[in-house]
Amino acid sequence: MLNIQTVTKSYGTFKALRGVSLQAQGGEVFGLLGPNGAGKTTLLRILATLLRPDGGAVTLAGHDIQADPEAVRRSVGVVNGGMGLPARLTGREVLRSFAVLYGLSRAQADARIAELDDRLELGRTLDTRAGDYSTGMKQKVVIARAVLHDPPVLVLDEAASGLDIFARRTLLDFVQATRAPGRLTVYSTHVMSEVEEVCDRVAILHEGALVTVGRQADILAATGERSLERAFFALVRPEVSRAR
Ligand SMILES: Nc1ncnc2c1ncn2[C@@H]1O[C@H](COP(=O)(O)OP(=O)(O)OP(=O)(O)O)[C@@H](O)[C@H]1O
Repeated sequence: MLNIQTVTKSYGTFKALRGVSLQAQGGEVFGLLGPNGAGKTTLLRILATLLRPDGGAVTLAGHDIQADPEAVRRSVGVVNGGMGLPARLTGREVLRSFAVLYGLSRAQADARIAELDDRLELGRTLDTRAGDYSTGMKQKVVIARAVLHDPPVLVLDEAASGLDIFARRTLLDFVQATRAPGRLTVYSTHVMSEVEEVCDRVAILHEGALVTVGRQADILAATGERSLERAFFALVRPEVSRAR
């Protein structure tokens, strides 16, 4: 479903990605974990065709990001921190206008909006103007907009940041419920507890390179640690970890 091969990316002389390779399958919630500046957003922007890699190759849902970026865009929904909503439109209006872009009829759009209302508890968000939204309301509509066309791959980049416990719970439950054969969610964050809760396999990225990738239980067993946070330190700073 997602195949990333030795991807490199530099900003000027700074190497943000130093040859990252990983694979993720349908049916998985795949965690991308790393501290600020690890290169997570850079990697996600590359696989969503928002940024070109300097080297390497990526296929998503069977499509090559360089050869067929349009097909990749149809196959992926992206949620990141920087996505705004038009302040004057209600959530329903935002979703209906995006449905037109995705080629859905009004009936199809309204059926899909009703389904997402149920799954994301959009409630009064649908008929409130985006300018009056709380952070949680905004994020729910942004997520609904990202999955409106029912893409097989969903990319969430720090999607829970700024959310209160209720909105975060809705998001994590949505991610859990979205797990299905033929569907992949890539969940990127620096918050280890979110990954521990929702992800099957995890890749840990540090300074542009992959430190490890595997099932959480296997990473804990290999490092002899009891949490991903401790495993992370054991992997990237073994001398600090041993001293604790
Ligand atoms: N357009 C850019 N120009 C120069 N440097 C950049 C640019 N975008 C990102 N970087 C640098 O590349 C590195 C990786 O950034 P990236 O945003 O991919 O990391 P991240 O793991 O997503 O971290 P965060 O959680 O802070 O967003 C950082 O050191 C960042 O400063």
